[in-house]
Amino acid sequence: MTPPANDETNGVDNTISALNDSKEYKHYDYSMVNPRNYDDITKVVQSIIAQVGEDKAKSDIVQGHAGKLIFGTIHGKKVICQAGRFHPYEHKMDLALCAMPIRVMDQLGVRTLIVTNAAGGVNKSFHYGDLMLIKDQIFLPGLAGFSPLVGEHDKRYGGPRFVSMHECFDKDLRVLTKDIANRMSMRLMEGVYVMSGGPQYETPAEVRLYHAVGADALGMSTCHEVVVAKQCLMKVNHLEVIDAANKQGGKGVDLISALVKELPPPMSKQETAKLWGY
Ligand SMILES: O=P(O)(O)O[C@@H]1C[C@H](O)[C@@H](CO)O1
Ligand SMILES: Nc1nc2[nH]cnc2c(=O)[nH]1
Repeated sequence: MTPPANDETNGVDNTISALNDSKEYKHYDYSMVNPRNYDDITKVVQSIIAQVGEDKAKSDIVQGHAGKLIFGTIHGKKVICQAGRFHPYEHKMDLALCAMPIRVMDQLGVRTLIVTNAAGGVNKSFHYGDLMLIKDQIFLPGLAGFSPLVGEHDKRYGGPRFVSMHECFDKDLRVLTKDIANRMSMRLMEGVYVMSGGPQYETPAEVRLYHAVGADALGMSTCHEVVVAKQCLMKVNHLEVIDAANKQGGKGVDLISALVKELPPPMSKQETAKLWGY
């Protein structure tokens, strides 16, 4: 995938019209953003229907991030996997552009999104390589005006202008994930993720600041994707690996695979809109 040179609206339109030529790309219910461990993704996806985008070898912007959309099935469920993501620090802090793949997934029918990332630990009880389920987020660039929703509200994509970020990580999916991790005897932490703009890492004083405001892990991605998913009325579940993506990737994908197997049927937009009081 290469981010389009034009704005995010044209990017969505162009991508959808390119994909619409083929029935293979239609009607997906679930989606997974899994930036690293491309090989792990391809192990989890049991049948690959199609792939679009650049080869892993051609993606040199952030190490380990491929640039592909993979269309396939996991335990019989049709899933789009985004292997690699656009980080705001790579794209002049254009957060709408970086979240554009979520709008593409929305247009292809996706109703449940599983997001993963790698992050640094802030919570002192976390160990290198732990998995954390995100229960809430602190979107620092968003608080400073770098939101993917600034600018014109494009009604073609539906969803509210003012998006509620309460319960942005679906409670039922979190309960299910914890239950599955428990059954698999996996250590799974839960906490709050804070996103900075990066790409510099934090000073010790900044880590203390994040700790003081209740963060458990920190990174440079994801929050803008979650905001757009919420506007698209998707249910979101989010797992991250504390600073050891390669070491623990296998464990994470085992959990994701088991989760996808047990995911409840997706809710329609109308149902989530009603549930969330829109
Ligand atoms: O896409 P993610 O958030 O997993 O990428 C990680 C976090 C930073 O963006 C970058 C530096 O560690 O990699
Ligand atoms: N901001 C930030 N992002 C990360 N991604 C992986 N580790 C880190 C970290 O320590 N800080």
